[in-house]
Amino acid sequence: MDSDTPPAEVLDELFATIQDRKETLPEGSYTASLFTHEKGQNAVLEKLGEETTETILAAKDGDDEELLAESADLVYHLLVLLAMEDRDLDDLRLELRDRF
Ligand SMILES: N=c1c2ncn([C@@H]3O[C@H](COP(=O)(O)OP(=O)(O)OP(=O)(O)O)[C@@H](O)[C@H]3O)c2ncn1[C@@H]1O[C@H](COP(=O)(O)O)[C@@H](O)[C@H]1O
Repeated sequence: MDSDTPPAEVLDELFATIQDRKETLPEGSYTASLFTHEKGQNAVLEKLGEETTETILAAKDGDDEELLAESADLVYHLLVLLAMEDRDLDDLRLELRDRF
């Protein structure tokens, strides 16, 4: 993915990158480190908790820039969790669509 990626494609490209990291486990990759962490799933779950709290605090502070940054951290870690649980981005889309 690069800065030319259309916004509508970013989540798909990010999820594909996360799945690639899960399969190839490259050295130096933070994403790969979450799949190999000695804490296992808890490593991601703890980050989800942290990023949720940081997102809440940014919203309470009315800090729009920080809100976006922490929301991005939160969404990224949620995508890592879905990949870890062998779910696909379409699974999430279908779940949301079924609520229309
Ligand atoms: N989108 C992300 C992404 N968002 C957050 N993070 C990492 O998640 C961690 C967040 O932890 P922290 O909140 O403690 O770090 P922080 O945000 O600097 O600190 P705070 O200010 O939030 O407290 C940081 O290490 C970030 O680098 C991400 N790491 C990777 N990606 C994407 O994943 C792709 C693969 O990256 P690698 O992990 O390098 O393979 C990249 O190209 C990016 O597109």
